[in-house]
Amino acid sequence: MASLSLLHFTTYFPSHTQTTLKPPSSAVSFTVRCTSPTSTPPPPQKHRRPAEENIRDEARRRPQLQNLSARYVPFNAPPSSTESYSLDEIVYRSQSGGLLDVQHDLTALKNYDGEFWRNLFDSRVGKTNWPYGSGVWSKKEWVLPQIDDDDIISAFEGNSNLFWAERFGKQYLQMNDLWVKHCGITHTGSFKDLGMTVLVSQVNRLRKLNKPVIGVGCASTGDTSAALSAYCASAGIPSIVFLPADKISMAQLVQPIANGAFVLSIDTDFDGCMNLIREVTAELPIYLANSLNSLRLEGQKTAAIEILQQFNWEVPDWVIVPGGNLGNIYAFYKGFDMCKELGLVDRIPRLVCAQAANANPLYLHYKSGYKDFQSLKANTTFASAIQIGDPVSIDRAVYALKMSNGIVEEATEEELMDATALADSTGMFICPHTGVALTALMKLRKAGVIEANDRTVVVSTAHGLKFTQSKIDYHSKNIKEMACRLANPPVNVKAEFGSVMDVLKEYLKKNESKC
Ligand SMILES: Cc1ncc(COP(=O)(O)O)c(C=O)c1O
Ligand SMILES: N[C@@H](CCOP(=O)(O)O)C(=O)O
Repeated sequence: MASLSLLHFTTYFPSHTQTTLKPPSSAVSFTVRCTSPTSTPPPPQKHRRPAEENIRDEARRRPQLQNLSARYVPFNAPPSSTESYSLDEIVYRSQSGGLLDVQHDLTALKNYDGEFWRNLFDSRVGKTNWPYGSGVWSKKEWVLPQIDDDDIISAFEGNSNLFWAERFGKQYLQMNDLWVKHCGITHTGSFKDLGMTVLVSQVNRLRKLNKPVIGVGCASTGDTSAALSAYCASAGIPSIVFLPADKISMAQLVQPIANGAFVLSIDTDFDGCMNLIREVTAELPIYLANSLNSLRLEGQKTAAIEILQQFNWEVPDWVIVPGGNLGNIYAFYKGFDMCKELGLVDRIPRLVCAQAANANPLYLHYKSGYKDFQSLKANTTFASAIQIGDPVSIDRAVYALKMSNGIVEEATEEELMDATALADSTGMFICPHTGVALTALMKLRKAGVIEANDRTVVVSTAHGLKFTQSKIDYHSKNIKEMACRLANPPVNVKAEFGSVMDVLKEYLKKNESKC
């Protein structure tokens, strides 16, 4: 059983915080020095790191929790299965061709109780300590416990805003406790950063171990490729991205180009690109960065832990996640489930996966009672990042939904664009995928499944600025067979006082009647 010393802990907690921790049952309990809000402020800290050191050097001197480990196992394997792989092996599939999962040594993690983990994670938020300034690596012991801090490639991703959607909730849904987890307000503008920091860090380690990894590759609808190319560029590792030609936004396309990736624009859809990258990574020393690789989900699951943390470890009733390749819905489940298993919370929220009706294989599968999954050819959707007909993580998604008493909903093009415009009109600036999730919320609210007082979190997966063309099309009423009923086009007016006054008076009169 791991033991902890006071010396060990003062390195984790700044001297001005007060936390009584309950360490492993065999260890002696202790109190870390602290200051209550009413006492005199602490003297300024005098032990700044030496000028010649940087935050990585500083981290090298910091002791770590010992004896924690993780490995790959077949996903949802029976307890009798003995198949497992070191995370230092290059393996994406189990012997039977199924998915893998990263399994943590829960017995070792359980040497520390829920209060210990809550306090440890809380103590790291909002600081610049390497690597804990990252929302992902502040949970390092639950992500990649064995990686050297020195091998980590991080942009201090995560710690994203959990936004109280006050006006949207009250005005349109009669809800008081509606929240939007803005995972897109991050380094490359989508939640993919959370997984990519983990994957690229592990690749960095593999290369130091002389494993045959010359580059890292992915198929992408635009966000995975943006994250991959940025983290690889930061590490000095070549990245290769397969993009479906003319199916991603300009903002997304320019990201890997600017970050120096080798960009292949391929005349197929995402599913076609995914098949190609799988074949290529089986032949060449290119490491696969899509979420088929379960390493990614270890980073993505930290968004779930972060939500609990932001609610002071109170569990929301519902979490709604837009789904495409379906890794993220499982990542959320896994994060919540680990928190329950390790005693940080006593239950998990119900999960909702939201799909575009034009790319809805999971929705159809759910409606069929999860009988015989059928992949399909995804149609064009404004939610272009989830235009996926053959999701690699279908088994993970079904598992997550079954274990969380979950629901699948869908949104038509008009519904998702209207929901996006409605949210934007309340001060947000969301991507169309978040519009899909909001549509699911609106439908479930209308059906009385989600109730007025339910604490509900909608996961916003990308920054709205990546999808401005769809907003321009909508607000210029430039979409075939769509009423664009919330369009708010600019008014062209002559550069003269009288004309400006005329349009303003008309505008104010209209708004007066709304007051
Ligand atoms: C913006 C955005 N939202 C949602 C998703 C769906 O996530 P997942 O593929 O993990 O289901 C993706 C990628 O697929 C995405 O890029
Ligand atoms: N939306 C994704 C699609 C690929 O998903 P992944 O999580 O398997 O990498 C993208 O942005 O490429």
